[in-house]
Amino acid sequence: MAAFDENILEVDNLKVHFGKFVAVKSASFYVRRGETFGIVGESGSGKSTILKAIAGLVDIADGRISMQGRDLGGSRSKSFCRDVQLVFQDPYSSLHPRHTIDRVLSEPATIHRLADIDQRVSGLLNDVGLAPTFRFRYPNQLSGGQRQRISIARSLMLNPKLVLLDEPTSALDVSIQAEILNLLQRLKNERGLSYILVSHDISVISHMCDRVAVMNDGEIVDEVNVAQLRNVNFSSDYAKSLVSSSLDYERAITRSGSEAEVLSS
Ligand SMILES: Nc1ncnc2c1ncn2[C@@H]1O[C@H](COP(=O)(O)OP(=O)(O)OP(=O)(O)O)[C@@H](O)[C@H]1O
Repeated sequence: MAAFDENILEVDNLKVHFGKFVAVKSASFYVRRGETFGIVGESGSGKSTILKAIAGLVDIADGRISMQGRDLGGSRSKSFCRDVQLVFQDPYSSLHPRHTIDRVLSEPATIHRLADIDQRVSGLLNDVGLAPTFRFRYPNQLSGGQRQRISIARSLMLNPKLVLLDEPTSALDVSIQAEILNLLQRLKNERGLSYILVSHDISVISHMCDRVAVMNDGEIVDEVNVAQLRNVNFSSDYAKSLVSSSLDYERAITRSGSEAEVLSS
């Protein structure tokens, strides 16, 4: 596990409203440099809204977000856009269908006037395990897993410090999910990244995260480390029942899978 020496991000009493609807009632947490902080919860509990608030894609009604000790306020600076990147759930809709992979990857570098764009594009393709020839393909010529590799490569073009991962594997086949999670883990170690990983999948969270916040109905109701998560050691009854029912479900699936194998052998 990485050595954590300071907080890269702090979120203090965050509230987000959409008109009269309160999507995030109260969220406070910090992310240490080099760690993966998970946010888990049922659909609609406000997980993605927290990531969007950090990225400046939705206004906040109250609270404070600070990055490397600096209050972000209402707008996001150019350096924030370099330091913090977002990877979305659906690699089908997040890549422009009429842009080649070369253009998809070059664009952030062009906007931020980086030098050596050619080398950066080929280096990133290599880093995410894709051949140089992918550069001249279009997104519809790629599989879901390959598209998500491109989304990840694009998020790394500006050498960010913190990557916000919004359900990065839930649109993918189960067989591909582990490959993408392992890729994310390797890139994090190689580049000293910090992640916030949003997922409704307890096994993904437990595989990837150092600490985890559990959300229910717009609020963080519990926060634990990964050992406590695996031992279902929570202070709130809600988190306990969410995680234990999910683990029971996984065990039932595993059991029925192995029973099916026995029956078919
Ligand atoms: N732009 C918006 N306008 C109005 N309501 C919104 C908007 N974005 C999200 N919401 C609502 O806010 C609540 C939280 O949404 P959010 O996407 O953060 O949930 P989530 O926990 O990420 O769920 P999921 O896993 O299904 O994406 C939901 O009830 C959603 O319908």
